[in-house]
Amino acid sequence: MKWSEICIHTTEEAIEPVTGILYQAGAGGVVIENSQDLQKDQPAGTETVFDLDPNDFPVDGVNVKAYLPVNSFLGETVEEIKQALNNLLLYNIDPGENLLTFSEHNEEEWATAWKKYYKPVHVGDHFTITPTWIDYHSEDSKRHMIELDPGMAFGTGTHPTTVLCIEALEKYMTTGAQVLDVGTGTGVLSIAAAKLGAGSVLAVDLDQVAVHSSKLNVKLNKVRDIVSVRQNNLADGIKTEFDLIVGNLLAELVIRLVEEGAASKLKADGVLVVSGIIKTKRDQVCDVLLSNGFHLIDEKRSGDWVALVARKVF
Ligand SMILES: C[S@@+](CC[C@H](N)C(=O)[O-])C[C@H]1O[C@@H](n2cnc3c(N)ncnc32)[C@H](O)[C@@H]1O
Repeated sequence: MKWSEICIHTTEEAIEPVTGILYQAGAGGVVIENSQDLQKDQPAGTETVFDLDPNDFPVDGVNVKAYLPVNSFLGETVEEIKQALNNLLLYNIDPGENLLTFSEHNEEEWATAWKKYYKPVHVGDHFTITPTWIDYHSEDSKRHMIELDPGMAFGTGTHPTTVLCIEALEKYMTTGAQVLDVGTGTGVLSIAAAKLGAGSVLAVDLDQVAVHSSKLNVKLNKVRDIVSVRQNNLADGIKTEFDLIVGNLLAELVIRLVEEGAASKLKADGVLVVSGIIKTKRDQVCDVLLSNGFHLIDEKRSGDWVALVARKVF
């Protein structure tokens, strides 16, 4: 397996949570380069500190370096790390500048290295997802083809959290439905909803890179008449009532979405599909759903990930 190096420049205070985030993202090892190590008195019986080369250390703060497996999830893993780093502020941890860089020597190669691990895949009962750079023709005419160029946005369609959402869309979305896709990434779920017969889909994402990527993919998959894309923070300011809302977000963001009134953005009997919930946070998300106008109708799992399907109580 190949590994790539990612470097996060942060503060002493944030070393532990940042290290935890990187291990949770699948890091095979973490290296900490702390500028203060260069100034510390040499501990008795050791010589290593003064042997350290100052050029290997940041001028200030801490570099946390990790090695991640190069696979088709690499772009998505980086997105997850970025989100988790941003969330540190919510816990009053000062992450410093939180600058994320890739190995200096192979940044270009790194950014696209995962591409060769990303192949056409069957997802759910109705889809084949294929990267744009592979000329793939499915033998199975019953499957819709989704062509994607994820770039650095999240959503190759093969990540377990995405697959759980696609399966839920297949089961719970009705023909002609009005759908809201919160945190659209590459637009994969919006495109899937359109191909399953949605009447209209609004795809939103906070990240401009994702908005750009999803617009391209929506066009590429010829669903521009059904899917519209825009930059938005969760469902803030959206007044329409939908038949179905799907959000493949982290648990913390799912909780915010629900507490900030997801139920009021659904029609009577409307369905909410939320994914990206790590299993240890499943109960917390369920409690928030139940106390904010939903009852649980289904639950799907893949590895450590959970997706919940809830219906609006009316
Ligand atoms: C886990 S990815 C899901 C991508 C895609 N929907 C999928 O299922 O593969 C989560 C997405 O949520 C977006 N996001 C994070 N915070 C957000 C917010 N506050 N409002 C809207 N989108 C957000 C991220 O930029 C990212 O594209």
